Amino acid sequence: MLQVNNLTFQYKKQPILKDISFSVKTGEHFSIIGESGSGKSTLLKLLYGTYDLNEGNIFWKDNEILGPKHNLIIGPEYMKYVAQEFDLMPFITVAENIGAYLSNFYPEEKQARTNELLEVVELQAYAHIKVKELSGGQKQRVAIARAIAKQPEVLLLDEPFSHIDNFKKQSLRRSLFKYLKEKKITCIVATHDKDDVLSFSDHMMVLHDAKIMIKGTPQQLYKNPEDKLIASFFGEFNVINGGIIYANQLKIVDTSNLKAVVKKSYYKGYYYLIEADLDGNNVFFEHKKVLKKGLPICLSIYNNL
Ligand SMILES: Nc1ncnc2c1ncn2[C@@H]1O[C@H](COP(=O)(O)OP(=O)(O)OP(=O)(O)O)[C@@H](O)[C@H]1O
Repeated sequence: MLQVNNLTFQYKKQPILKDISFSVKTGEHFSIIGESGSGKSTLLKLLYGTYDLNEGNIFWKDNEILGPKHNLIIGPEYMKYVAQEFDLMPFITVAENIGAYLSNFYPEEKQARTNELLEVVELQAYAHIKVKELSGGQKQRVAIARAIAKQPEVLLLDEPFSHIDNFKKQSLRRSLFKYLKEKKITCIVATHDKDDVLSFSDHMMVLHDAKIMIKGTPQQLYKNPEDKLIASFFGEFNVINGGIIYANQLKIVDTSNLKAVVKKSYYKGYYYLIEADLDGNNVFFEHKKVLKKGLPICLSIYNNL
């Protein structure tokens, strides 16, 4: 288990993280979300031992993770960290980068392991291409494969698919997270993307104002978003009579007290997102068809979560 106790950290005068405590069980998938600048990357770096804490401590099992004051080499050997700026060797091939930390004593095993990793990140076709010739998204996939090559106990991922296009992202995400679960690799992901969290995370937490705003399972936080910040992570929402209502919870009905006027319809593929005026405020809801600007409608709230 990873255990973080009362962690406090500041780069300069302003505390970036205050009194942070949480734990992650072995083999669990844990997500850290929060606005840009809320300290997600800083927290991952602290878990990796990149900086010394101002207060608190971090343990993996019985080992305390200590910062550079106590270690010449940053990063415990059982842990790997894939930063937003992936640090690869540009002049050697994809396969050589992935195999860089694998032993040369067993060339056949090294080759088999490299092939397995190329498959996980779907880069078989690029095995013999030099990294400097790759796109940003391809480099990100090489960095992930290299991090899991020696099978760490803990993997820290910072925005792991941020450079990867939508075509590849869905299948890569499934492939990587399935692999990590199968191998029982504890995985901590900092992300802005709800798709990294909803189907894959066992637990998640939200950072805000240097503190943990809330922790829970994705289902708990989705079904009961206690704050607009949490709801906005999951999708389009409205505040009606003080309550947070997702756009897919509002439906048109024949008659109701929520009388609105359509302002605009946004095509979203299998539905339209309709913007309407409700008592001078904009509300958004999902609807199958495009609606004409100026159309008076009645809305009702459905608890379909
Ligand atoms: N090396 C550094 N020195 C000083 N301040 C820093 C340093 N790195 C980050 N910060 C500051 O710490 C705060 C948290 O940054 P961090 O990168 O951890 O946020 P984040 O939540 O990961 O953001 P994003 O989602 O944009 O990646 C920011 O205000 C940032 O300016």
